[in-house]
Amino acid sequence: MHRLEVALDERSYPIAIGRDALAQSDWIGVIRGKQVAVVTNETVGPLHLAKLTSALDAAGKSVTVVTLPDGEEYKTAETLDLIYSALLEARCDRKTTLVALGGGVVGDMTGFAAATYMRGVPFIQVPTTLLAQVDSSVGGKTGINHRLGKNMIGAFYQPRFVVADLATLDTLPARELSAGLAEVIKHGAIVDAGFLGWIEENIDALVARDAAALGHSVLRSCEIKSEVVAGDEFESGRRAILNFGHTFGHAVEAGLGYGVWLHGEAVGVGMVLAARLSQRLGYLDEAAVQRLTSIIGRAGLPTRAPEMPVKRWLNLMAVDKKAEGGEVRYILLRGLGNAVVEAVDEAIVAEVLREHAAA
Ligand SMILES: NC(=O)c1ccc[n+]([C@@H]2O[C@H](COP(=O)([O-])OP(=O)(O)OC[C@H]3O[C@@H](n4cnc5c(N)ncnc54)[C@H](O)[C@@H]3O)[C@@H](O)[C@H]2O)c1
Ligand SMILES: O=C(O)C(=O)C[C@@H](O)[C@H](O)[C@H](O)COP(=O)(O)O
Ligand SMILES: [Zn+2]
Repeated sequence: MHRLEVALDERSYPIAIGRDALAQSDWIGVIRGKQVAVVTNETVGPLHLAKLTSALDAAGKSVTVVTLPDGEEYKTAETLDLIYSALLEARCDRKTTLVALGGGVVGDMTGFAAATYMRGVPFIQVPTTLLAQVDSSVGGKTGINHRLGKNMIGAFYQPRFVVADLATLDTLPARELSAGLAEVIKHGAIVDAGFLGWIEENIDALVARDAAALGHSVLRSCEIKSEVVAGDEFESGRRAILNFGHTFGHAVEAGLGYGVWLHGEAVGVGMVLAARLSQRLGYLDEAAVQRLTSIIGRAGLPTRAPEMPVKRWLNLMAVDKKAEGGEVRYILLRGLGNAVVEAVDEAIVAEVLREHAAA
């Protein structure tokens, strides 16, 4: 088992990564009170809840289970209210710890419920998708979607522990595994050309769920994400590079309707478009764009953007949280492994969209 630390002073916390991390790590030790509320969904609960609740029962905890409907389209205020209601009905007090058992949707919503229930209770992330293990469970971005934009309502709120039990990935559908690989590729593309090269060499093994390859992809991704988050917890600057591919990707998710394309799929084509934009600005050569596109395709992800009118693309992207004074800022690559954040003239973005994504 591997153990990392997200270094955030008094908000620091461990990440345990391993095939049996739920049984082998000391995550239950960080729970102070007796009451625990596990939030999961109707798909993950039947597969992985028993292992979690039996460990909590053995530790003498009193457990309430909250089961949510499954899907990105349920990452809403209405679903959040289901969590609050269940916590209130079970008389959960301020010492109650919430545990998120599931993918990024459950994790983001449970984190936001923890940030806001009685003005803040502790929470633990037990991510069960590759995407959640390599990305969403780490870093403290929590929240819900709004009809007009992704993750528009939320809070930065760090978990007390992240338990990435690699055995939970055994039940993950292939399409979801590919979606997780998008964020792994992102981590290489933004800061570590060597890791991107490793992904390229091992992409078939990753898709085939080779245990050693998957374990390394989770570990290296968590190292990269932890380092970036530790340097800029609230995204005042450098953390924005973790948003590579997301300005375009979030437009795909909101534009087509939440859940039509998976987050990872939208980020995959978003990275292709951001690479094309980087090329148009003279920052990336054709060979590098093709290399990145090929890795994304070999991961089982779409590489062609859905077609939408350019005006629609631009309107959807105008609400991006990185925009400042009405100017949308993009994450661009000045070479593979070197991301920068810059405002780009809308006419240039429109040109790239017309060529690669327009209806
Ligand atoms: N907070 C962050 O930093 C951050 C980072 C990246 C993504 N996100 C968010 O995360 C969400 C995407 O997360 P996701 O890709 O995990 O999607 P998800 O949470 O919808 O999970 C994907 C699907 O896999 C199922 N599932 C989960 N674990 C399983 C398992 N072990 N076996 C079988 N099925 C399983 C889920 O029920 C769901 O149907 C998006 O809302 C995205 O915005 C947040
Ligand atoms: O942790 C971050 O910072 C990220 O940007 C990680 C992204 O992969 C993730 O999708 C995040 O939820 C996007 O955040 P948002 O602020 O653009 O909504
Ligand atoms: Zn993401």
